[in-house]
Amino acid sequence: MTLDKKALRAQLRAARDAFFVQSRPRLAVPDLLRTRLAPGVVVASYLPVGSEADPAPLVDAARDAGCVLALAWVADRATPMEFLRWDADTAIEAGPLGLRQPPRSAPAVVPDVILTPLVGFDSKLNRLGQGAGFYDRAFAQHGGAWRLGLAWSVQQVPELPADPWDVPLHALLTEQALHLPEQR
Ligand SMILES: Nc1nc2c(c(=O)[nH]1)N(C=O)[C@@H](CNc1ccc(C(=O)N[C@@H](CCC(=O)O)C(=O)O)cc1)CN2
Ligand SMILES: Nc1ncnc2c1ncn2[C@@H]1O[C@H](COP(=O)(O)OP(=O)(O)OP(=O)(O)O)[C@@H](O)[C@H]1O
Repeated sequence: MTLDKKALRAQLRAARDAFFVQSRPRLAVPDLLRTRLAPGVVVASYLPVGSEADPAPLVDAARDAGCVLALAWVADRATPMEFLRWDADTAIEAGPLGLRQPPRSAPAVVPDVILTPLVGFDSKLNRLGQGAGFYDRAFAQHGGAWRLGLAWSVQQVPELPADPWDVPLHALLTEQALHLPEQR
């Protein structure tokens, strides 16, 4: 199972890199997200690394709607991730694992919407992440949040091996479509 996931990650990262370089894809803001954006709604995002889907258009829409913005913040592999407030004057710094994040002093917030990075997804909106379990744990902690995955279309696979702790996404956005979970 672990080996399967590891090999799949390598394959999907390579496909994502190639697609990103060739196509320069971009996400558009879906109506289903727009209906959730309102003053005071807390939208948690991430700063993309390499060829990851860039949430910037969605973040801009959230800011324009008066939402409170937050960014994922990681101390190390063992410590649960937090979402820290991200204002116009928040100085972004280099963090562990090649991440860019707010300073630790930024206040922690409880997200209403979690814009979620990922390595792979399937039609049931199971998600394959980077393997550290940060988002799985955050989803368990913030069960009330709306989980929107962001990816490029080449990151879709027929079926992901689901572990007991995996929490599926509510919706997934690519440069092509907004996916909702397929019933079964
Ligand atoms: N942009 C972004 N931010 C994010 C995530 C993400 O997937 N993307 N995360 C999602 O969970 C959390 C960070 N999780 C991570 C988990 C593992 C590794 C990791 O294993 N990195 C490799 C090095 C990768 C490289 O150099 O390109 C390593 O340390 O071996 C990185 C981030 C929070 N912030
Ligand atoms: N709710 C949870 N509480 C504690 N540990 C968890 C929880 N969910 C997942 N984990 C741990 O996280 C580890 C990584 O899980 P997995 O390989 O599914 O990560 P991932 O979804 O690919 O990564 P990420 O969420 O960081 O992007 C597992 O060893 C698992 O035990």
